[in-house]
Amino acid sequence: MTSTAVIDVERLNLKYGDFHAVKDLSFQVRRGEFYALLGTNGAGKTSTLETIEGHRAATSGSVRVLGRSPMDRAAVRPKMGIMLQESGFAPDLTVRESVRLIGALTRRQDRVERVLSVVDLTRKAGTKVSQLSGGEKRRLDFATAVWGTPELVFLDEPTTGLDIQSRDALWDAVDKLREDGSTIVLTTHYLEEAQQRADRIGLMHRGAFHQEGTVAELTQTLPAVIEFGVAGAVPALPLQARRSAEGKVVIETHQLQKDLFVLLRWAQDNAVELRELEAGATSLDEVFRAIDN
Ligand SMILES: Nc1ncnc2c1ncn2[C@@H]1O[C@H](COP(=O)(O)OP(=O)(O)OP(=O)(O)O)[C@@H](O)[C@H]1O
Repeated sequence: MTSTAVIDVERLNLKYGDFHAVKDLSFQVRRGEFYALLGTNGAGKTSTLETIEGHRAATSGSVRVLGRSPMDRAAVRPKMGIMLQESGFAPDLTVRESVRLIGALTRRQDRVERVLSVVDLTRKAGTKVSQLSGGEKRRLDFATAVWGTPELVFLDEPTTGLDIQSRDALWDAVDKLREDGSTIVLTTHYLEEAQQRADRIGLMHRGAFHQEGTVAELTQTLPAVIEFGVAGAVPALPLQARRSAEGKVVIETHQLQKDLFVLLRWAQDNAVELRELEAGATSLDEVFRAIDN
């Protein structure tokens, strides 16, 4: 393991009876990195993360977290903040009591009022968990990742059910965790969130990596896209194009800058207005769509 690896997975295999859910998976997450573990349904993300978090034993292979076995819970667990999809706080506890409980369980030091403020639940501090809205419950789940600024933070679908203000606030808080040195592991089906923030992405399919790398490395395997709308008839385009389902003109290219220049000159020469012009690397959505099921 390199000295900066916070998570080191070597040839991990997980089997459920005869079913081979994770196959010889190897990857590392470096200190301070934002790593997104993404994948198709049933790819093995949850199984892999549960092993790293110490909830599940590997069938074979080695997993090291912060230099130790994840089964060494007394040493490793206090350094990890895990925001599950459903934390299952007791419905009869108040928000303040729940946050205090997080503190007692993690044994990290922090202040209840600070964490309530970060997850924007100060005004709900005296409210029972059973009376929180879905988004408020999700923000309370997020408190488990914030309390005591853990060295390693796992975020499992963190923004599900959050409105745009709460999502922005959550990502601001994650940025703050990173500034304070936390390593972040995200899993989500909202690919745009990973595309905007992840340093590296592990893209799983059927128990193994389909691809692993930076967003640029993943997206550069597919052509870049130029897209625009036009009103009425247009002169013949100097580039190969197709129409999208919404009637927009779509040009796929491996030489974005050159073809964009050709297009803009053509539009200028022919007095064509390019409406809602967009040009750039393809999205992670397309990388996913290209996976052969
Ligand atoms: N306890 C279990 N017993 C048998 N098979 C299981 C068990 N848990 C998971 N699996 C299977 O292992 C595979 C991987 O499941 P896992 O939950 O790790 O996938 P995932 O990538 O998290 O999927 P999703 O995106 O759909 O949540 C799936 O085919 C699933 O049906």
